[in-house]
Amino acid sequence: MVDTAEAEQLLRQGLGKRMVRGDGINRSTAVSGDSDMLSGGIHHYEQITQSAQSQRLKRFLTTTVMPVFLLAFTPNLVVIIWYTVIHCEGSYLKMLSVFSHRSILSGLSDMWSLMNYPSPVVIWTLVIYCVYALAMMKLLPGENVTGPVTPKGNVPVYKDNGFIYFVVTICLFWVLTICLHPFGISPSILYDKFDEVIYALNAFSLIFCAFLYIKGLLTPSSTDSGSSGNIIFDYYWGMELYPRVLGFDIKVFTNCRFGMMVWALLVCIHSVKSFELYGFVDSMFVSAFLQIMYITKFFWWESGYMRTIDIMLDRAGYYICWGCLVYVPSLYASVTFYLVSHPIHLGPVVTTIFLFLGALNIYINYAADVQKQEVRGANGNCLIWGRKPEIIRAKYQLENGDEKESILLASGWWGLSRHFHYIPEIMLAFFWSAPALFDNIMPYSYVIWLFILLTHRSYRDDTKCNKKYGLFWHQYCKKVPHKIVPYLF
Ligand SMILES: NC(=O)C1=CN([C@@H]2O[C@H](COP(=O)(O)OP(=O)(O)OC[C@H]3O[C@@H](n4cnc5c(N)ncnc54)[C@H](OP(=O)(O)O)[C@@H]3O)[C@@H](O)[C@H]2O)C=CC1
Ligand SMILES: CC(C)CCC[C@@H](C)[C@H]1CC[C@H]2C3=CC=C4C[C@@H](O)CC[C@]4(C)[C@H]3CC[C@]12C
Repeated sequence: MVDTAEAEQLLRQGLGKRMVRGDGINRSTAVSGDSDMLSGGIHHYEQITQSAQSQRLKRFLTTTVMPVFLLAFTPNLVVIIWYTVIHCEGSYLKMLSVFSHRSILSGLSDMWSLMNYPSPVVIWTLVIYCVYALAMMKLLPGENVTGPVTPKGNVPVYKDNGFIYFVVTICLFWVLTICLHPFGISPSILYDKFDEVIYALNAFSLIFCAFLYIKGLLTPSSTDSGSSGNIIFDYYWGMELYPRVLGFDIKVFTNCRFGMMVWALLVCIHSVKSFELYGFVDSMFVSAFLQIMYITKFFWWESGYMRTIDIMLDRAGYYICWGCLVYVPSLYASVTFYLVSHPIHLGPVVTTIFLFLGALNIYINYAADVQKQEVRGANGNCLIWGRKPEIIRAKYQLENGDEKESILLASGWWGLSRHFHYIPEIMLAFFWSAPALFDNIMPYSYVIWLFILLTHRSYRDDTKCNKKYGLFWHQYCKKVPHKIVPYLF
């Protein structure tokens, strides 16, 4: 076990106090600012004013400019993805030619004009799926599990029935597909009408996020809620951490039962479409198999997901809800969407290599997620890679002042770097995209997105843990100095 004496000594000296209270970065800037002022000097005063100004600017950028940009851009982004695959043979270069000699707005409006309004079959399919998913959340058996204590001291409770839901839904999908085949009914209609699906999901999600905003304002489900005072930011980021409507946990529905499950179903739908067009295609098989394996892993580990920053930190607003309802089905399933119109034959050797390397990376990513959970579950009394784990017993305070303790693992996967598991996460996505070979960048959109998201997330998580654990986090960072890539970053 890593000795915590150093951290406790610093805590006694008073240095740690502000860290544990959770305002490490801002407060320490202010404190050093105070002493600089005492030493006099207009120069220092100007520096402080400048720093306050730059803080205000940064705040304005992150709470207004960025949300406005994402709110305006991302609903178009999913249309761009669809348009590139369906109308530009999967080539971003061809797609970009739409914007030559005209404004961005008129280029985008051309793309939107090619989208059909949702037909009754698409609307009914989505409605029936949502009703089914909500009913299954209640009906399927599962133990009640608790999420982490929230900053306000609440302990959310979930019904852990994600895995059984996933298995039942996938089986139902294939049974229905086979049974309806003789009647000429195929789920591949949703591939043909994906423009309508995106349209419907975009429209529904934008209204749903407005509903969540009003609900958070008027009847929040718990004390973990509140307004930032900026309506744009509140809509984008959300008002509540754990909103519930009629007893349904909104984030479980949007992130898991919709986003992740619809991703899996779309991969199956793309496989059916590809089979209808060309029979068995090995590139589609590799990509679909690895994605389904990854999503199976996700549902197996769903209760662990309830302890990640999506759930602990991100409120239920546009970012998470629109993201899971629209962005995940559009971007995350985009590789198999692309492969439907690009049947590539890899041959048995490449197929085997991709399958093996993809599965290996899924395993490593899963092993790292589980390792952290196991050490905490066993209170440090377990073996990590055959040895006693190196742990830091990190104390932290809730907003109400209650003191808690948690374990930071500093060996095993978590001793290589602070987010080593992001490397296999990116690699596994690469191996399910690589079957599309290298003619176009489009099938690598998800890998590129993941690279950006996870790099940003490693900073976000560091900030979050620094605020939460203060010196204990510093101690961990000293022992494990790199964010993602050992010895490099
Ligand atoms: N495909 C995708 O779009 C994405 C996939 N992912 C995947 O989701 C999974 C979860 O990732 P993510 O949400 O980023 O969360 P992490 O698995 O990185 O967990 C972060 C949290 O774990 C705790 N923690 C951090 N370091 C340690 C440690 N050394 N020992 C014990 N606990 C620690 C902290 O929470 P606490 O407050 O509990 O201490 C921290 O906030 C990963 O497999 C990741 O690859 C993630 C993002 C996007
Ligand atoms: C507004 C948009 C541009 C951004 C939306 C982002 C979200 C859709 C995604 C942000 C984090 C993502 C996820 C985190 C962790 C996950 C666990 C992993 O095992 C499966 C995927 C996922 C649930 C993933 C899903 C999309 C995000 C919520």
